[in-house]
Amino acid sequence: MKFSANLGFLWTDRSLPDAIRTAKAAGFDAVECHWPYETPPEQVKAALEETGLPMLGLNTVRGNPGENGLCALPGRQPEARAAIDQAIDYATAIGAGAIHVMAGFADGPEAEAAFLENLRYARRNCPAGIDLLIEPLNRHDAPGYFLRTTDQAAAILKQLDMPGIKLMFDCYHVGRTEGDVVTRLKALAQVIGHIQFASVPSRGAPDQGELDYRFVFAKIAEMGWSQPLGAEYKPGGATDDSLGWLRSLR
Ligand SMILES: O=C(O)[C@H](O)C(=O)CO
Ligand SMILES: [Mg+2]
Repeated sequence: MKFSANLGFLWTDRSLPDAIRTAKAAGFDAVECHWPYETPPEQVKAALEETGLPMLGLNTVRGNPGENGLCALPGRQPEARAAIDQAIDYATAIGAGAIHVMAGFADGPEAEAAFLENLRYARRNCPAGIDLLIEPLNRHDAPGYFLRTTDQAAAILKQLDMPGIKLMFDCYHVGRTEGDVVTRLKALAQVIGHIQFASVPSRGAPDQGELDYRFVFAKIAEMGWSQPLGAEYKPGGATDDSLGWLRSLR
């Protein structure tokens, strides 16, 4: 298996370029991040070129304090589009593979209409080589978030029916509230753009908790999935001390 270090959670004590170099030294095959916007893109690009690691993805901004994305918020289209434009510019500048279009706290038909419209806008304006991702978040960590389940996400992707808009399947979120992680991975394989993981329920390293990631990773490999899996967990201390799972799988 190949693994991507999510630098939104791993090595957060370092600058983004240093975290990229550290991820390379630790044996990761790729990196991904959340909100890189305070780091000049040239510095990120230089670290990616130096290490040879691909940057798999980044997120649209969350919005005002307390918000968690703008793209499903009725009446906020100008800000949502600005967030999408910013993400496209940054992703293009560093050669990132995908943009996670964050929906935000909202509910109901107007929110769904706003999300669909903003996703169509994003797809129209995003270069073909950059995927757009939507990700359901579990209700314990993100109560009130618009996108809550993989079924809801799959229905939205079906309505859009646009290549290049895909599901971010985070095994942690699915494990927290939906269950049937492997069954859902298999059922949704055709629409998945990226897979992430963390222990359930604590969101720590994957060698703990109620979900057996040795089993899950083996099933993902059986699916023929060859892209790096995103280690998006909270190390609960020094990241270097949390990497026993990676060493044991190498
Ligand atoms: O929290 C997550 O799982 C995400 O992947 C994210 O991008 C930030 O919410
Ligand atoms: Mg995630």
